[in-house]
Amino acid sequence: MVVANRLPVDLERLPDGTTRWKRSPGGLVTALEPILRSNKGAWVGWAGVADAELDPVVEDGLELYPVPLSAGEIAEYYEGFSNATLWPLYHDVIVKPEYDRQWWNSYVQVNRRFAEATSNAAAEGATVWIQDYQLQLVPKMLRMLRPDLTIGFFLHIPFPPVELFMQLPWRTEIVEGLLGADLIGFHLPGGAQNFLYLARRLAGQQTSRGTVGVRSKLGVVQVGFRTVRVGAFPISIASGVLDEQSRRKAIRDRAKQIRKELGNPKHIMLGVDRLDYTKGIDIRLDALYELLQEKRIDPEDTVMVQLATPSRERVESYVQMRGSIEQTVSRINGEYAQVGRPVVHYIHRPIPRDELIAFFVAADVMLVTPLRDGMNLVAKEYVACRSDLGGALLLSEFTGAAAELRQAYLCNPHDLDNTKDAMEQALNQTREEGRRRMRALRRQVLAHDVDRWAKSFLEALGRSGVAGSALLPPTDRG
Ligand SMILES: Nc1nc2c(ncn2[C@@H]2O[C@H](COP(=O)(O)OP(=O)(O)O)[C@@H](O)[C@H]2O)c(=O)[nH]1
Ligand SMILES: O=P(O)(O)OC[C@H]1O[C@H](O[C@H]2O[C@H](CO)[C@@H](O)[C@H](O)[C@H]2O)[C@H](O)[C@@H](O)[C@@H]1O
Repeated sequence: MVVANRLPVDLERLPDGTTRWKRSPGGLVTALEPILRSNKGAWVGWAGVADAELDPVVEDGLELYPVPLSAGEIAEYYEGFSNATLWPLYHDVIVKPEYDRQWWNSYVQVNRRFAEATSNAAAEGATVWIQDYQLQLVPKMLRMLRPDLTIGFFLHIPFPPVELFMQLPWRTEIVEGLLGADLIGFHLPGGAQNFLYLARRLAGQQTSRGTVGVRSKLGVVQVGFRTVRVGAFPISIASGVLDEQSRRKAIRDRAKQIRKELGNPKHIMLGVDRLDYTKGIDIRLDALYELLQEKRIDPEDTVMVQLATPSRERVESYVQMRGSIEQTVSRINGEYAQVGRPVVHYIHRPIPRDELIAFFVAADVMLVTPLRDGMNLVAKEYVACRSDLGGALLLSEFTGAAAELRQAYLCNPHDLDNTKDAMEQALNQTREEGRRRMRALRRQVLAHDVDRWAKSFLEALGRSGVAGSALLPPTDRG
């Protein structure tokens, strides 16, 4: 059973009063949905709209257990504590986190509701996999309600450096909440190590001190008679499926048509993101603008397409960022576009999956420039779609994906000159260089798919659960 803030589908209320389910945004859903569908699992989560008291429903073979949120809880728990406190704090305080006691109270209340809903739905001895920063108190709450369950937790965003985490007024409660799980997973070993340090310092627990590996060498925290394991499990995508989809004739034809609709330019650069300040959309636009000014990019033969899915639109920092990005797009087009031939094509709405795949196939350079990102599945999706070995990936060092995709054109998005140089290199790579890099990237992405991620986590959880607990070796006692 998966427990996540969002169900994999959002309930949409249509103007005629009827409702329908539509896919919800973000990489968490992209990764987990195919796994749960193939394993006939159940999913506990919010339906994406206020005050929807819904009965459990089976949607396309997947059992959904909706958890209701009121309009006030959406403002305080989701937009407030989750996305204006934890999200910026865990993403290196790119914007200043707000610490609000009422938001915290709402976070506790909603976490309790998720724990109760899960406790009611889970079978005796079930395995429950709790997801992400919105639900960090659920592991402890659920364990108190249902000691028979095996409980895993996975964090999809970065776990911050200790100095930043220590800002949080409720830091001890969060660490203790997570320690209710049998296994706590992070994308990278660094996040796991940060957490182990905090478990010692804030919760006063004995922990292992050795280095945590990738899918190996798990850390351990001794919580009374229970052993909690802590590890790094980099998430991925259904790369084989995407590889197959991107080879289809209809997708190839649509990719050609996209190139034609864009005026058959020499270079197409592509960005695909939720409109989020962590994604560095402003940075890639600034890099493009300066390269145009310096005549290192010719507006006659280069276009950029930015697909930006609307996200968290009522959170103030998102409102501001949207305004500033749209201003930069206008400035670039104002100075460099011709009538009927913009340099930047900007779309602020989600596009269908097949259309997105065709864009991946059509793009010469994929722009992934976050200031900080837990993983970034878009980078892996682009690679999975390039069986032709064409294209180049510009990838920020500050994404989880950069730890695995070493053959990308890596850049430091905090360093504009470095980002410009990497963008220019990616645009001007030779065919042989591009093929060499893409071959290596594809080897990584096709071998490490989302099934392998889920399997490695769930196998480790199976060893850690109610049956798998063991005391720490004496050498690891703090
Ligand atoms: N169908 C569709 N998927 C999108 C669109 N924009 C982004 N996505 C998907 O949303 C996911 C984003 O995941 P990720 O890069 O990890 O970033 P996240 O948004 O922070 O979770 C990827 O699977 C993208 O393909 C869109 O316009 N349409
Ligand atoms: O639910 P929303 O508030 O609309 O946000 C969408 C999701 O965004 C985040 O995704 C993260 O998970 C990806 C998969 O592990 C990862 O690649 C990416 O780096 C993360 O940003 C968020 O963590 C999810 O909870 C949201 O559902």
